[in-house]
Amino acid sequence: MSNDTKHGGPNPESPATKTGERAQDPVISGRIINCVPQLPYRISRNDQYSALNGDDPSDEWDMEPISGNSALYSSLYLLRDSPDWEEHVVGWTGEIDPGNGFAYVAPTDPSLKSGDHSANEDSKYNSQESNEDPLYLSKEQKKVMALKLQSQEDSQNKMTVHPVWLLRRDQSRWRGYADNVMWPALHYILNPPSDGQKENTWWYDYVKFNEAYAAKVAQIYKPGDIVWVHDYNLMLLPQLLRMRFGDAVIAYFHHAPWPSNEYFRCLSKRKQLLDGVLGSNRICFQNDGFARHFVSGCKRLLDSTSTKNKNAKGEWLISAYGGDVVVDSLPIGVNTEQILRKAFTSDIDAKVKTIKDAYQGKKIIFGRDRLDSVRGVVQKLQAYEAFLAMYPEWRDKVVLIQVSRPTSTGNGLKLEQQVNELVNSINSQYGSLNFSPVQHYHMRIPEDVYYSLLRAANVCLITSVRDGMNTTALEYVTVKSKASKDKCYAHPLVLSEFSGSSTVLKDAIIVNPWDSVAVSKSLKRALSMTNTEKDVLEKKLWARVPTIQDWNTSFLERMVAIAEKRDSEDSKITPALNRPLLFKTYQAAKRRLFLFDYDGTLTPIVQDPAAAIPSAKLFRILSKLAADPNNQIWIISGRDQQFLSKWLGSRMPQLGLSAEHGCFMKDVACEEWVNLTTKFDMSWQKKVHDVMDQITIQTPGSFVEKKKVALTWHYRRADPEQGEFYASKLKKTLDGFASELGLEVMEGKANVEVRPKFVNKGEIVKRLVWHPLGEKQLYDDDFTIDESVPKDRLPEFILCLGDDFTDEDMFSQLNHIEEVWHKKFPDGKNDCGHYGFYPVTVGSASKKTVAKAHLTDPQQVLDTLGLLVGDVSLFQSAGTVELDDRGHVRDSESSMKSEQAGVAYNMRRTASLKDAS
Ligand SMILES: O=P(O)(O)OC[C@H]1O[C@H](O[C@H]2O[C@H](CO)[C@@H](O)[C@H](O)[C@H]2O)[C@H](O)[C@@H](O)[C@@H]1O
Ligand SMILES: [Mg+2]
Repeated sequence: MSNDTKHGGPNPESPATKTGERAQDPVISGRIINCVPQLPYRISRNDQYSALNGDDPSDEWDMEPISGNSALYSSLYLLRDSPDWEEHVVGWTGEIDPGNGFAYVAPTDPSLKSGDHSANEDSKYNSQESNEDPLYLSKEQKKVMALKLQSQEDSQNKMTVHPVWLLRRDQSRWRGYADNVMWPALHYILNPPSDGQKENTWWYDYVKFNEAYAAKVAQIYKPGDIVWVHDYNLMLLPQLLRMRFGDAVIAYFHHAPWPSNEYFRCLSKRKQLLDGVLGSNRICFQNDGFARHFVSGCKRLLDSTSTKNKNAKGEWLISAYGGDVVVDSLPIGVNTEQILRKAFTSDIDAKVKTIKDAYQGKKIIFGRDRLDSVRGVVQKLQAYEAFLAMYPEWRDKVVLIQVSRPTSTGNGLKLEQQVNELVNSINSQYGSLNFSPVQHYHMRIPEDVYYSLLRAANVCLITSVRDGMNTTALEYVTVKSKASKDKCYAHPLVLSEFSGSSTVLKDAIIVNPWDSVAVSKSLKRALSMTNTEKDVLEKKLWARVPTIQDWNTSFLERMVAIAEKRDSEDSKITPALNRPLLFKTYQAAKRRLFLFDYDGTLTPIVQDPAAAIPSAKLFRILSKLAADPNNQIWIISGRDQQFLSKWLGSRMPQLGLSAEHGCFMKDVACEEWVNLTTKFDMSWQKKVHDVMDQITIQTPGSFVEKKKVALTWHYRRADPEQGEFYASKLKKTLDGFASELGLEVMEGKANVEVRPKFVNKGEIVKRLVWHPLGEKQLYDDDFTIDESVPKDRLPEFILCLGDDFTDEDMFSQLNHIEEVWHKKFPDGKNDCGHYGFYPVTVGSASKKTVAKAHLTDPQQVLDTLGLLVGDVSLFQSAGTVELDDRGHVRDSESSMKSEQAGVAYNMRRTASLKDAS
């Protein structure tokens, strides 16, 4: 790992610096790390290969370019050839087809028949299930494959390819969550209800998939690199990287549509996904509408705030989790130069002629779509059927050539059947023995055939009901922009209003694919246009086709500007808590101190303060934590003693408690409460209460919570605007006399609180940290901090969690103590190079905090604590596991077993090859 600054956790080098503060690193290094969901090749083992015959090892693997995502891949190639950038591409290999050659090794050692790597299972390579078995590749084989991938992409080594290996059984598992859960939701499809078990398994794999990328990027990352993450398979990656590299410049581009929040919020992992992607500095969509949906989702699901950027049109700033994230849109383009070069060759001229000759006297309507439920192939056929019914004069004068590519998403078989039925119905109604008005090809077609069809077409018909950016539309307009002898110039495009490309190609003949009559009328219009009309239309459309060159340039220019602005403003980023590091420090430490706020940290905020009681899950986790004699747990809350005793102390006497923001303390395993404010004159209470009463009368729904010392005015149940208005009025009034009475007025979550200034949560933290862990607290009147406590009596691990303004006192106190320790105990750091301090804020957004890391909400708090006590799976959330090349947790039992099996497998294979020769 080149530069793991351990953001999201303690910073060993400079305790006083706020996490996110940059060292003297370059703002931009000139390197781009492009993370793509898959490298653009289908890799399969060549069955003819034989090492013993002296074949070149690289001949063992065939690599065939895959179709789809052409715009993304051409963006990568352009960057590769750019003199301004050094490009690194990180991508999964896709499912590697092991070929039959992996099957012929007979089991020689019966003891190897265990788990997912038995010799028996090896024999399955001959069977249809071959793709489901693990692929045991030796280090050498991986090296050869990596080199071949590299040379495939770039013989001059201008771009470096970093394959992500995930070779475990059933390699398609890595797409499970993205394909089966996310893809439908992003395309407005609701999955039927289920018990969630399958989804959970897919989710774990999704987390691991993202972790594998994070580990790969971490191996190559240098400060100043721009990390560019592509699409929804990798939504957790930005946050995983942010945990490791607080200062990294991370961009996420979402290639698919982003739905209305009404759909997105149906995902059970909606918060995790948003949290993951919000690790980016910039989140970019294909169009403004998608970006707007995203912003609205963040507001509703994460309570984030957003502002329109006045200087940049169509740009939002979302304040989420401590950093401002730019949200905007930039429609992807195509490589127009290359398309024109490839589509106008003598070979393609000949192919165009063949097609035109085959359909002489007929106009060609062309369509190419993936065969999934959102590309609208069914709608297209229905509209075409309506067209032939409505306009009999066109029946023998038109043909629809529809190419439907097979895909892994959507409901394949059923759709295929529906499409076939429609094709048959149209052809039997309107065709004859020697002519079928629909020519349907359910296949991938080679590039030259595709360009020939684009050129030969008289109309291109796109009826998708949802897509991000339809590059066929862009490619068609591009091809039609060039005049040639075969009259292929300027033929119209009929385009669905639901396609992302309709926001770019606004002058196309826009249709609603759900209205087949209207589509059929538009088809007629398109087919009947004069040359002049077509010319006018093409010119308008051609001017709007975004090029991939421009897309790359604009995207990166904006990223550089974002990076420079961040640098000049010295903006602070609060990264997500680095949970693997937390876990590691926790396990290594013997004296551990937990300092927990209560409301909004251990329990979610609710309308009624009395209803915010601890959950069974919280008790279970706290009990497990407390059962470890090395752990001491304190709840440091604004709540009063009565509440804390009733709900926590009486059930778990082993907890230390502090009430009313530091006014009271009750030591661990002790019943007696100590009042730290006895010497303070309490006559202020009446004055403050009177003022609060006045405001309560004016604010229906509000009320005063009177504790022993502190007073809290709550307005959560009032009208929000009215509540905020009177809260600020109240604060102003109270501030008028607070300091002369030695009081502090604090604005909390829908409340205004008052307490003596000399007590606060930070003072409690000071007492607890500067104290031999495990010894009783002293409560003498003139308490002073004893800084002579030897280091080996002080805590080695401190996790401090809080959600509110008042918790900042705890965080600053910890930051201060860490600074003192740096001077006092320079040799007292742990193996990770720090003192084990974790000041962590809980929640959102615009909040300015001195905490070093954040967790999103109480649920994530419990998941994190659950992780420490072994209650929560490592795979539940991102940021917890490191994987080996097969996708097993690194150094785990299954990883080691799998490695052994791999070695044994390769030995058997070599032996068998020798025997065979
Ligand atoms: O320091 P804490 O443990 O976080 O306590 C802060 C205050 O929390 C309570 O009020 C807040 O939580 C309520 C329940 O979710 C919510 O209804 C209210 O709007 C919040 O302000 C509590 O009532 C206060 O006494 C605490 O000071
Ligand atoms: Mg709180």
